[in-house]
Amino acid sequence: MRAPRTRRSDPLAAAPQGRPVRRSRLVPLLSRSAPTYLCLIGLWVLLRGALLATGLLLQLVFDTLSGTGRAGMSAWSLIALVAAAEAAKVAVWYGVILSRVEPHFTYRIRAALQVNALGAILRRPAGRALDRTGGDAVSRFGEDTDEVGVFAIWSASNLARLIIAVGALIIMLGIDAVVTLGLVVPVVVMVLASRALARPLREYQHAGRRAASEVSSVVGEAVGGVQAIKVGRAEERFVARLRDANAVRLRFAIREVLLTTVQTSLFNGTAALGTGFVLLLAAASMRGGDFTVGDLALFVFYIQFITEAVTALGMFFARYQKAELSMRRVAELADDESAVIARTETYLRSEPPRPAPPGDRPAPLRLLQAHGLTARYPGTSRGIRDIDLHLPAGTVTVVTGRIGSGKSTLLQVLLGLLPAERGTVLWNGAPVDDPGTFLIPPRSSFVPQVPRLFSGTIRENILLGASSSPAEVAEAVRLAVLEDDIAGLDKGLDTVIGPRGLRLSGGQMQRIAAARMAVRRTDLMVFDDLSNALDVTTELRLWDRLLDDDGATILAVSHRRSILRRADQIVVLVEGETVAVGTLEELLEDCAEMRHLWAADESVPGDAHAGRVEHD
Ligand SMILES: Nc1ncnc2c1ncn2[C@@H]1O[C@H](COP(=O)(O)OP(=O)(O)OP(=O)(O)O)[C@@H](O)[C@H]1O
Repeated sequence: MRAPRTRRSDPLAAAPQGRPVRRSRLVPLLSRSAPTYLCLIGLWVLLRGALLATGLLLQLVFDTLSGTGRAGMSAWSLIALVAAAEAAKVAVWYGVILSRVEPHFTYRIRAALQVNALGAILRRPAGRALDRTGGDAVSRFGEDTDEVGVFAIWSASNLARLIIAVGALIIMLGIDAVVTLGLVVPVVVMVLASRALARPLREYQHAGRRAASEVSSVVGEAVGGVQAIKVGRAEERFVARLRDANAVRLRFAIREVLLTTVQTSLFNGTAALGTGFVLLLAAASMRGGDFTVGDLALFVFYIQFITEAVTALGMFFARYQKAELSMRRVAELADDESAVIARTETYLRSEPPRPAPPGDRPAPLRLLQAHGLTARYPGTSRGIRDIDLHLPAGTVTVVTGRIGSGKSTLLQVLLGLLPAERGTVLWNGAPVDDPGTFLIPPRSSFVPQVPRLFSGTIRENILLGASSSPAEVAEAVRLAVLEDDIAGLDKGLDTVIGPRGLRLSGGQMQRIAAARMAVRRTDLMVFDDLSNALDVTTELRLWDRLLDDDGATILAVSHRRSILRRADQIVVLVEGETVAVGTLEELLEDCAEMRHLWAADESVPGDAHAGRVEHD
């Protein structure tokens, strides 16, 4: 199959920072959950609609009490009805909306965004999985998805507020149009004023979010590099960076809070002014006898709907923009924003289904080939060009070259961990469409230069979910030359490593990664420069054991004589291109670069024509 092309540039990521968000991402997200969203709005409309009815009942109560009653019921019966309506409201509010529908809806939106964003990251070539700092990504996964989830329920509740306010206005207009207008005019003024404040508020929110990400990044770097900071005596520099980043965040946070407060005060003040107008105008109408005590009670009761709706309307723009901004930041985690808002099953109330058991073991490797592999790091001319590989099953191929000659890049492009610009990978003669998902266990495994271990026991780190037997784990430990280290630990394979456990040496980490590879019994084993962390003797023992293991096909980056001697073929790279391929004897005869590299590695004495080196 063809190696993947360079990934599509992300139109979102390319958008200049600080620009207002134009295309809505929230609307498609919410429309995917339309039934639940509409159901939530409907519940709120019902709930607040009951309050409208309560207002009408109050009107009847007061008209009955003041002797202008039209209800045909006693005041006490009406009061009992009001109390029943209130009780029903509280039951629906707490029993249905707050305890069930809202939490489920908000967490489902958050979980779907997180699952989709994580899936999009994991689908990228591994070497480019996350093109931002861990702290920044965590902030997007946490705060930004939270913002979107909260907006979904807040907006449903407040859209219902607006609908009910319209209903209240219609009822009030039917009673007295002039008094009602006393409320409406300040509302219009407020909406216009809120529009004027929206733009600067949006800019402060945007800048505030960026500043918060920067703070998270600095904290993340500091926490991840405590040792490097201490060794380099860089504490003050980091504290200064944190102080600067926090100062920027504080500046924008204060501006945002200030502007939001001004906006809220404006709404509240305007609403209070509207209340005053109602009272003044109602007094005049009451003198004329057109406006009853019950009408006044209804107006005073309904004022809350108008003021709440006015406040909600004003906040709506700000919160909508904030949530859109958060959606954009979550979408930036993926190459394709539609992947982030795709419908995804979330399992908030039940366990997810277990993954399907792996199918039959694929046909064993006979031949792995690569033709014309080419890749460049973005914005540079560095990388690899037109590299061919030919790896028959059961052979050892060593890629060697000077520092920076492209050895690691070649392995990563071959395995699909970095995207290729050009080139083809063939497994048993058949093209591989996506090496990143094909060259994995049980076909291929990889020990990178800097292995990644996780907090947990050594056994968990070796297995990483594989279901190998204890005997298979023990064999993997032996192949990886780890048995003496394990024997020296009280809890053996069950020793916890990581931040809360044992600190391992670089060599131990590398050998645990090698055991992780060995336990998977893959056809192809790929190693990126074990010499980085292993001493000569240990590396020699590891190669001996792996090569004694029948049938392994090995591709290794190395400059060590121990493995160069054992190689069936050596590929020599210079500046990202192959300059020679052959056995050690052939290359020492014909290739000046190989002679230079051989002379440079004097860690293992001996000559090129020696057979197996004796050791142990
Ligand atoms: N992420 C990156 N961005 C830009 N350039 C890079 C990146 N990674 C590597 N390079 C450059 O690409 C070239 C090949 O790097 P690569 O790591 O493949 O070399 P190498 O032969 O494996 O080196 P080493 O022996 O140090 O492991 C080098 O010039 C390196 O500086």
